[in-house]
Amino acid sequence: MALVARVRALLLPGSRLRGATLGRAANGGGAGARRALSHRVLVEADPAAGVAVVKFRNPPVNSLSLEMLTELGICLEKLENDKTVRGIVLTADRPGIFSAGLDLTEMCGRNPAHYAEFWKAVQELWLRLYQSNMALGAAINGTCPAGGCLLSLTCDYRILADNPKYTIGLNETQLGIFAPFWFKDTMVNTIGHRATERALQLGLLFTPAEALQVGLVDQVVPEDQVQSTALSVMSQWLAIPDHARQLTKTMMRKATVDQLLKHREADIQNFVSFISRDSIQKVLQVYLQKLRKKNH
Ligand SMILES: CCCCCCCC/C=C\C/C=C/C(=O)SCCNC(=O)CCNC(=O)[C@H](O)C(C)(C)COP(=O)(O)OP(=O)(O)OC[C@H]1O[C@@H](n2cnc3c(N)ncnc32)[C@H](O)[C@@H]1OP(=O)(O)O
Repeated sequence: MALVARVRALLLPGSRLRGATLGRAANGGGAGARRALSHRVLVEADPAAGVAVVKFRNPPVNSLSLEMLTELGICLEKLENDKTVRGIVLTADRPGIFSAGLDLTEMCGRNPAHYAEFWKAVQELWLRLYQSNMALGAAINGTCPAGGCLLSLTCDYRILADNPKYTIGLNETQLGIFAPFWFKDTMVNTIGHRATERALQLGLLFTPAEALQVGLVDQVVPEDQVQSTALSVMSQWLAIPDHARQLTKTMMRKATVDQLLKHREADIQNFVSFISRDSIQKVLQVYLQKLRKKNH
């Protein structure tokens, strides 16, 4: 069975976001708040506020593995079909690491069919998030490199915790790879062409103060206020009539989305042939070994 079908089958019986399987939130939720779990994603929905908080819990670093991408996609699909939810806040279940980005083990030592399946899942999650009709906020409560940064850039606004360890950026070139065109476009749409060119070529990871200055995040707040600020900003976005906000969002993002839709298959093939190169495999293996050595 394909991975998406397997995860769907796993999630459907026990983790519906509506109905009896959702209990009241243990804490922090308003009256009627509901909680749903999948393996790697926790959803806390507050129907009265029209908001769901989607929490990543894929230890140790919330990397975007194929399973994580798939579960997150399915959770988002369910929320999009839930009429009580108009806005979603993305955050990490435990502070420290928002997401370490794409899971490097999915891009190392595998076969071309696996690389293609993985990249398709990355594309699908980006398309789902970037075109979402929901208002999306990122409550960035941890470090946020590469694919983690991309996730946050798909949102309508970003709130970052004021901790100098929590850097954010598309640092791919530092690994010896590079951000594909639609990562680049997503960043250009947020901080502009020149700032993106500098950030991407140098593979910059911005501190909170730098990220705020360049416009990569909208607000930097004390660590214990990240989620509450994201929720309070969400209420501003939800004060706008949905149809007007959604039409505007579509208008702003359509050209970028269309570029990927038009070149989707070629983008997969390009990724597979790039990542399969011996030289790139070597570079990724060295990077992974360096990360692992730290701990042994
Ligand atoms: C023609 C062209 C076509 C297109 C071509 C496109 C090519 C480009 C393709 C893809 C773009 C890539 C996007 C990405 O997202 S790549 C990932 C980038 N991420 C990073 O650089 C972050 C790496 N991680 C870290 O810096 C740190 O782990 C940390 C700061 C996030 C957390 O630090 P710490 O708490 O100290 O944890 P550890 O470093 O000790 O890590 C724990 C454990 O986790 C493993 N790990 C970390 N990050 C990843 C990861 N991204 N994927 C997989 N595994 C990861 C790490 O190795 C440790 O493992 P252990 O020792 O075995 O426990």
